[in-house]
Amino acid sequence: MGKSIIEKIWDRHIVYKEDSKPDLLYIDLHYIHEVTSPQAFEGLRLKGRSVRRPDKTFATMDHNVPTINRYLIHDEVARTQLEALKKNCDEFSISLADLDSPDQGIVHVIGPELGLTKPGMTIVCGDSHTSTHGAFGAIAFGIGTSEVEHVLATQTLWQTKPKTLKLEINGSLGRGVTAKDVILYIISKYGVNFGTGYIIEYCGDVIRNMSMEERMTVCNMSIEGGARAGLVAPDETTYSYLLGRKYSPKGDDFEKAVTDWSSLVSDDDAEYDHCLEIDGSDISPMVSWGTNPGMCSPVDSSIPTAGEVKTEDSKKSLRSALQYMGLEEGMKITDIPVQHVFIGSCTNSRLEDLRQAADVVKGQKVSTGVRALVVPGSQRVKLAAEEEGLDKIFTEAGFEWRESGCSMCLSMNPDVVPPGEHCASTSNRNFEGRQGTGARTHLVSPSMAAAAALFGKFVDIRQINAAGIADEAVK
Ligand SMILES: CC(C)[C@H](C(=O)O)[C@@H](O)C(=O)O
Ligand code: SF4
Repeated sequence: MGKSIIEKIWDRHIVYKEDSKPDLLYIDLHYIHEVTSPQAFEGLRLKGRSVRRPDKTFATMDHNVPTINRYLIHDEVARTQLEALKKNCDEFSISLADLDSPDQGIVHVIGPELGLTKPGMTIVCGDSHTSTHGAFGAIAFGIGTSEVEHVLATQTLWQTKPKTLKLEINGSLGRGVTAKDVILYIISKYGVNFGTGYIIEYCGDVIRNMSMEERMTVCNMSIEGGARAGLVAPDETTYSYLLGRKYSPKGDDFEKAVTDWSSLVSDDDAEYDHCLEIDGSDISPMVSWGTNPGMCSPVDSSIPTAGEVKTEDSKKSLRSALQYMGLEEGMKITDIPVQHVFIGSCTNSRLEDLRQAADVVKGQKVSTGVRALVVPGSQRVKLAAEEEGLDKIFTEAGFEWRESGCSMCLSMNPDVVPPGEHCASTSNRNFEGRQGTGARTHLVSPSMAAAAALFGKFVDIRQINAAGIADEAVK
């Protein structure tokens, strides 16, 4: 029997194995940020230990960083965490992309962009969206703070081998349907727990035709479907993305690496513990209306009614979600008002995402009463966007153009949504209070968020594209 890429990478990294116990895995790359690392370093100090491989550890500042006046950090917890990260990186000789660095940005944006993330690796970070790096054909997953300490000290981790899930997306996507809609559709169809205990391998024509940015968007939200990791086997798209990046292998070494990476692709006769298949043409632009990422529907449909959902539990969670969101059963998605728009986060803040949003916004104006933010995922994305004039397109339309960071994705920095107000957000979580106390988050793609900014409500992006600007019917 052949092996899947998941098993191939896993088997290569086993340092120690015993029957019916977790495996001890070697970790190739450890990303750290200010929120989940301070206690881990404290633990090392208390035990008199050092960092085993500072050269395989890379740090950035992202969650707590203000996106304007970024050196003025009023919040004491935020300031302390950022200062601790700086001190820890200095003391343990770890590379840090701090606020002065051109490499700074959201950990899951900068790692790939710098060529640190590579196929075949095991990658961890004290952050659940580490699954993003799976887009490169790596096993990448989030870990807790005590595990961060273990990896810092030993460069290894005890892990139970997960089951494998093959998720094939065949056919092609309709106009206006993006990678974000693909993953929101998957989670709404199979639920927020379908991936529990599995590593997902995403495959099929739709995935093969995606850019690296799009694959990252899909893998990023694997965790929202319950899986700790999701990956895409590497191919020419992966290799050409990596060629010439700061930490990519150079010259002959790159060619050698490609030969090795290509050998990791799943064998034709690989067996999986579970397989799912969907058709790309069934997917529409999606909007979340509830308080978990599975609670979303096509933009041209309505919020479900209690009568339409099956179990008593799901009726209960529907009602409680709608109460929090201030919405009604059966309401049309396009009738949901929007007061805030956030284009950013590790799901959708790369150059391609900003281009998509700018395409919609160009020459238009943000609707009165809407506050709209664009927050590039990294300083490099910001610079590249500015070089092609995207910042002008956004600011002329009335968007605010910010410095990189996690920003409004979660309320750990000054960018928050006020209670009771609705935000069209390109981020990945719509939990209660996520963007601020009482804030009402709607997860969407960058182009759908941009369109919502122009109309002060959700509109079907397909109607906007068709006419160049909006169809009359949309208004
Ligand atoms: C703060 C951090 C630990 C957290 C995570 O693990 O994902 C954050 O990034 C998030 O998106 O909720
Ligand atoms: S952008 Fe959001 S999801 Fe991503 S790491 Fe930051 S807080 Fe977490």
